[in-house]
Amino acid sequence: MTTSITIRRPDDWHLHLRDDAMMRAVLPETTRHFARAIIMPNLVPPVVTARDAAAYRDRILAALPPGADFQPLMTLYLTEHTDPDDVAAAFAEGLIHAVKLYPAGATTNSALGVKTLKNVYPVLDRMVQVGLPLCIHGEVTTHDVDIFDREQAFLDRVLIPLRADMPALKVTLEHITTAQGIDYVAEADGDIAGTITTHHLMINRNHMLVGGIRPHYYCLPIVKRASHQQALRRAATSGNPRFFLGTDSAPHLDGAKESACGCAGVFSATNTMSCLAHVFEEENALDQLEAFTSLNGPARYGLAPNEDTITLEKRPEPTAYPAKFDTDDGPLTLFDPATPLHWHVT
Ligand SMILES: NC(=O)N[C@@H](CC(=O)O)C(=O)O
Ligand SMILES: [Zn+2]
Ligand SMILES: [Zn+2]
Repeated sequence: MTTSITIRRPDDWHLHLRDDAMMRAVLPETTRHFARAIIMPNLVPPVVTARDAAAYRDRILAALPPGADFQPLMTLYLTEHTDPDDVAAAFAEGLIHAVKLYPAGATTNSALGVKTLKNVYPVLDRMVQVGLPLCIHGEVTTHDVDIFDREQAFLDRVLIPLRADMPALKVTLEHITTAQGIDYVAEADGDIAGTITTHHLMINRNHMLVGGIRPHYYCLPIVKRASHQQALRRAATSGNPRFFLGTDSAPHLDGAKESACGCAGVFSATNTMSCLAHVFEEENALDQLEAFTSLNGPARYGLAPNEDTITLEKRPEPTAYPAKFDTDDGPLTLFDPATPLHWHVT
């Protein structure tokens, strides 16, 4: 039985660091294990221009724990006023690694996102020319579509037509939650990849809703039924280079989560690697963990994998991650994997 594995140091291809007190609290939780992360731009106000991204990157670098070896990979929040020249220049100088499409109203801080996709075609055309990837929160927002069907509807109504118009656009479908999303990314022609979160591999909607409603499992896209969770697990552990880790670690203060109208987002940076080793062992696929966390993502973004390594060890005693963290603004709850974890990062 394997009791220890060493893999190249992982990267996180979808991460929310927020700003100020929250950023100071969560940044060490990521830099402890991860070398790089694609930084989500959905601040208030969002990171829209190259100038915004440079300033945010500098705030992140200034908040790094002493001695941390971590590179934030910045993104821009696409709006209907985004300037194609600004985007292209930011990419050319190495400042940004992706542009993020939030359909307006789809998720946390997406109000300034895109309402009419055709209005951003000039930006997307330029992204095709320079080879800049588009990361997508793939859900429709129309009220006629049930929240559990919004990802699938997005494929049919938005993503497939968009990619027919722009077959050369590099697309990352973020935080895939359905079998339909997995099948699409696995089978579609052209330059497409998908990220999968830690929590969507570990929980399904029963965990969120049976025996009481658990607001800390509420995120978007919402967790689906167990058959979708199984499809995500098969994809993540398959070794298919189109799938890789984007934790979508998305911290919100407890007060905002444990509320009559709670925020969407799961904070999982701290225990993600223990969770993933647990999942991959359950799927008899520990040999595919490195591809998912450390190889497929860099290959997709045209970067070299990290040279250094981390080691995970399976021990009889479970891990003892803190249930909560203190920020200067209040407590923050860590993702509860709903099962003891025995894989320790050494
Ligand atoms: N995933 C979430 O539920 N929330 C994210 C936004 C997002 O990634 O959609 C957040 O910023 O809190
Ligand atoms: Zn999202
Ligand atoms: Zn996210």
